[in-house]
Amino acid sequence: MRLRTQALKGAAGGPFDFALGAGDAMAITGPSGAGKSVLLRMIADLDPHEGTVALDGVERAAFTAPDWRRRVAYLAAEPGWWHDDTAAHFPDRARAVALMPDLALDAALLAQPVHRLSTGERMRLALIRTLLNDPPVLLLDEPTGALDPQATRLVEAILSARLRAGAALVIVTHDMDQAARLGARHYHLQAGTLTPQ
Ligand SMILES: Nc1ncnc2c1ncn2[C@@H]1O[C@H](COP(=O)(O)OP(=O)(O)OP(=O)(O)O)[C@@H](O)[C@H]1O
Repeated sequence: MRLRTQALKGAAGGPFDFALGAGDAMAITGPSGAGKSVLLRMIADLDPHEGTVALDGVERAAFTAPDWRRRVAYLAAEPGWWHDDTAAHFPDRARAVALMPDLALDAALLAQPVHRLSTGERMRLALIRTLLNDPPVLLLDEPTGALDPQATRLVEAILSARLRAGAALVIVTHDMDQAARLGARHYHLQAGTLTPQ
């Protein structure tokens, strides 16, 4: 599995040219408003852009949009919920429940309405939603931003396991040490340019 961007340009700046293989992780830091979220959304084809993104040499245009986003899965910093019924977001309830203990979540949370969940609970449940399709590429926007250090370590353990299983990861973070803990290449995005750190 190989994700490759070529001359990718848009509101986040660019051109961005990088490649990630199975097990590779890239961590992106940068000031607020630098375009980190937009860059992930360009890769997921959720924001307008020029240039190409390809998976195993097959360009995005050869996939349907839902197929691309199943493979190249984007988790927003503030994920959307389309029902107040939490469980309704998890058609495969058994698999969701199986992942919950690894994130210190009680299965009973699925019976709570979304508006009663804490920000950190919502974030971890949204991460589970993203992981359920086993996407080969994970684009995660500050997935631990709302979490305490213990929950952060649990998320990092899950992401490390996914990397060992062959996924590729692009993670936006404000935690400089997170890149090292994930064994990720660290890049800083500023003024439309990604600079290796
Ligand atoms: N589709 C778009 N076209 C043009 N500009 C956009 C678009 N989407 C977002 N922006 C602008 O691009 C800038 C970068 O936004 P972005 O959300 O990517 O920042 P960020 O680096 O993720 O910041 P933060 O760390 O605060 O989340 C913002 O000024 C935003 O208003």
